[in-house]
Amino acid sequence: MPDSGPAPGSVPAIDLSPVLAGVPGAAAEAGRAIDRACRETGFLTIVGHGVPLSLIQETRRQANAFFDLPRPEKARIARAAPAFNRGWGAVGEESLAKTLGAAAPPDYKEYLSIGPVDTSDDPYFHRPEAFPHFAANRWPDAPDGLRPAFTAYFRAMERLAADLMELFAVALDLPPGFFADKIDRQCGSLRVINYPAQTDGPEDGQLRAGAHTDYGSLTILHAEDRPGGLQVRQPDGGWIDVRPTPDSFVVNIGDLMAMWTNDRWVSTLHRVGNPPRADAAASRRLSLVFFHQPNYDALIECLPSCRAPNEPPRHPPITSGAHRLRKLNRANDY
Ligand SMILES: O=C(O)CCC(=O)C(=O)O
Ligand SMILES: [Fe+2]
Repeated sequence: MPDSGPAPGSVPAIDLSPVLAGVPGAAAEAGRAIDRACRETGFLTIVGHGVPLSLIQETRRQANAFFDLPRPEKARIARAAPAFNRGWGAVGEESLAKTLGAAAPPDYKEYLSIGPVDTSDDPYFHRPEAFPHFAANRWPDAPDGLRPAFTAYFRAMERLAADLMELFAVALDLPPGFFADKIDRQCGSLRVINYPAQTDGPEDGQLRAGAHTDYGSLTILHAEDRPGGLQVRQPDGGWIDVRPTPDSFVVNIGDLMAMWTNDRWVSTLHRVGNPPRADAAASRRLSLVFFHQPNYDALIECLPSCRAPNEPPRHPPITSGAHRLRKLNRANDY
């Protein structure tokens, strides 16, 4: 685990293996590194996270096989309504830049989204406020192996996110387990995104994904190092390229974590740029993006350890579910 800060313009890497192995002092050290990264850019990469590479590879293989299907096959599980974040979304349906009020053409990407895989008959998952956070998943008929792979990957992400939230509690001087009852019915989603090769050039101003911040508590991304990749905004206004390795995840915090910490931590703008024209034909890129979202009824209000006694909170309290609906609706233009 690096002790010094990241080089300017880079994203720090944190090895979680000593924490997961219970090495004394490892959680405190990781907490310090996380606090530093979250104050500076809100982005870090993690290795030693305990998610088997074979599960990641299988999930990616199944996803690629789905996106290779003819369009009418994919359209059988098309997303039913804009804010209904389940199923397939075609290229050109969503504009992430609009979540921040920017006028922008739609993103050059297609995706398949699922939500929680372990719901039950408990009324919590079925009452009106639960919608669309616990809307039923829409699974494709093919490929056969997609559902088991996505289900296992979703569970692995929920576990890893809970480990990270526990480290967030350490980083923020909160009691152990502080976040546990706020995320025990987390309603995040797994969005698997295919950025097709850009054989037809993008429109003016069109990106693979427009500049945006993420909505929830944290995002865990397994990306590919391809032309036209993830870029993170720097305080000086420039953009740095994040070059992921196959064994690492990129982790970034979303708006709710910034609001919860009274802006001690930053939810930073990022985007997915277009490949250079010369590389466009071979630039297909697949991302597995897990958006962790606290329980829909968790109230996000300034954490006690993030505010001096007389300092007013900078954000009015809001539930996790209400904040997310607002962002989803903007991304889809209503
Ligand atoms: O594909 C990526 O690298 C990032 C995608 C992203 O930021 C998002 O979908 O929120
Ligand atoms: Fe994002």
